[in-house]
Amino acid sequence: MLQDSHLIVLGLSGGLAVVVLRLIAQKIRNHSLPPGPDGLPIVGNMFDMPKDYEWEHWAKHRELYGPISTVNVLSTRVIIINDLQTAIDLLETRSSIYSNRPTFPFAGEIVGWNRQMILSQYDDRFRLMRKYVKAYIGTKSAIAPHRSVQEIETKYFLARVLEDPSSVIENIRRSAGSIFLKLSHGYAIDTSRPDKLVELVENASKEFHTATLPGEWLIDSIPWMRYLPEWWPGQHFKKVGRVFRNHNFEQAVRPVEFVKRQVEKGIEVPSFTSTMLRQGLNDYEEDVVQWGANSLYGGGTDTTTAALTTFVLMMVLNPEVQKKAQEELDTVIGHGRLPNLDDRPRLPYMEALLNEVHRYHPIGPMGIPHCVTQDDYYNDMLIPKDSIVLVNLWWLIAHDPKIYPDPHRFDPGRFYNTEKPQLDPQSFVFGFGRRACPGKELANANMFLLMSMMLSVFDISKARDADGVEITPKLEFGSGTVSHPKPFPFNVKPRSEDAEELVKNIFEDYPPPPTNAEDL
Ligand code: HEM
Repeated sequence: MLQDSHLIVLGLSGGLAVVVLRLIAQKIRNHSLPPGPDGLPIVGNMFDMPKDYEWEHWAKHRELYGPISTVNVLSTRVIIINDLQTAIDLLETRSSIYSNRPTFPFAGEIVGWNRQMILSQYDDRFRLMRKYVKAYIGTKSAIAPHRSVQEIETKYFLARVLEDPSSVIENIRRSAGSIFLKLSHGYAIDTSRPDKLVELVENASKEFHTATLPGEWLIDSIPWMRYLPEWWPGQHFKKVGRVFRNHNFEQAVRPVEFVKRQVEKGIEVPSFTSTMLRQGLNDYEEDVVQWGANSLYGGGTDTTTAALTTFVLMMVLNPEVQKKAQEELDTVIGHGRLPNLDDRPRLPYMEALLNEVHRYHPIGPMGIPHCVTQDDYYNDMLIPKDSIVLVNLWWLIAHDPKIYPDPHRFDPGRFYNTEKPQLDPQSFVFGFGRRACPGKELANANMFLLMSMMLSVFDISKARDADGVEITPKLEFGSGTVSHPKPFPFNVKPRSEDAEELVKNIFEDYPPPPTNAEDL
């Protein structure tokens, strides 16, 4: 009979052997992973993960490890791509296995954002949602019927800016929100006071950002924590999660209930939701439509606002570019009317300007993480199943000097009137493969309209301090999934009396419909 002490020694040795064998196996496996920094035992590179300006942090990986690198956080592998061709080879060419999203235990499962398209797993429900949404906004012909909404809302934007030139950025957001809620639910926002639905969706979207902050929620690193009782230390996330979840569901459910009532009465303004409901849907399809509709506002408003705010900042800092764009508008459109979407093919410099705004500061600098669904090999390196894949759009594609010479110079000439235009930024700023942005055409049309209408009638310039000295804004952008310019001073004024004349009667000529806020 072995004594207890022998048993303990044997047990410990056995346990140790298993741990050592596992570490050796992991080491062998690690050898074929893309290169990366050494990590600590168990937690890996957890403490090296950036909290902000991720793109600058990950850009250093290109110098240290090359176009593709790896870090480990606990048992999760994160693959960082710092090169366009690698991104295309994996996320485009092999998109059948690179189109999942990470699960985000807190934001996705607890708060319920995995029901919305952006965090959905790559499954049948997601594919159906994407099919519905793509059919409504995914192509040039699909968005053609939406142009009257886009044009009229952009005209209202001009009229509001004329009334209060200090409200440009606020009104960019309002105009984007109005367009997307019209298209998603046929809902007219209240412009005389804070609108209930806008408040609901804006609040939910702020909570989305909090819920997806890297390293903020312990449960994202230790998912089994959710099974511990609520009185256990570190369970605060459950209480916050319940509040966020209620807000998330309320912003998705209430506008659909509104549309249902409108459809029953036969008084709805046609929208994505009403068009789908009128087809007669089962409960499953209705749920898909509800969250698909929510993706339009959620996916479109903040992104478009960030890109158009970047445009305004670039106009302040690059008056010669603004002048050239205005010369084109004056030559092609003249002074007697505002530009519209039919004018787009005849305004190539404006088109180049749109592209340069996208390139100069891709507003989703790290895109949205993808996830690979099976082990894959690339240039003899293993990309293990379930790895999170991040593409550094900002630093090493948009600012790769090999692709864009002198990348920190804002210059639409890269894409204008040249035999050798530089790489079209549209090919990467909207993401890759089967998860690429479904709102690309709509976003471009919105941006083109606002940029060309605004430059037709307004000059955007530097603000002046109390002594009359011009203030040059700093070129500073915020961090996060969607990156906005930090607040900056500037001036907007009508270019001429003719220009003012074109804008001042917009509300009388096109009276806005009554708001639906009371019917929500
Ligand atoms: C300047 C404007 C915009 C930019 C730069 C942009 C960029 C992006 C990027 C980089 C992604 C992630 C793609 C990937 O995972 O590979 C994305 C996803 C998405 N975008 Fe946009 N976007 C813009 C506007 C819009 C608009 C106007 C809408 C809708 C009206 C929209 C709806 C979505 C949705 C629903 C997703 C998730 C797609 C999925 O997970 O399959 N976006 N966008």
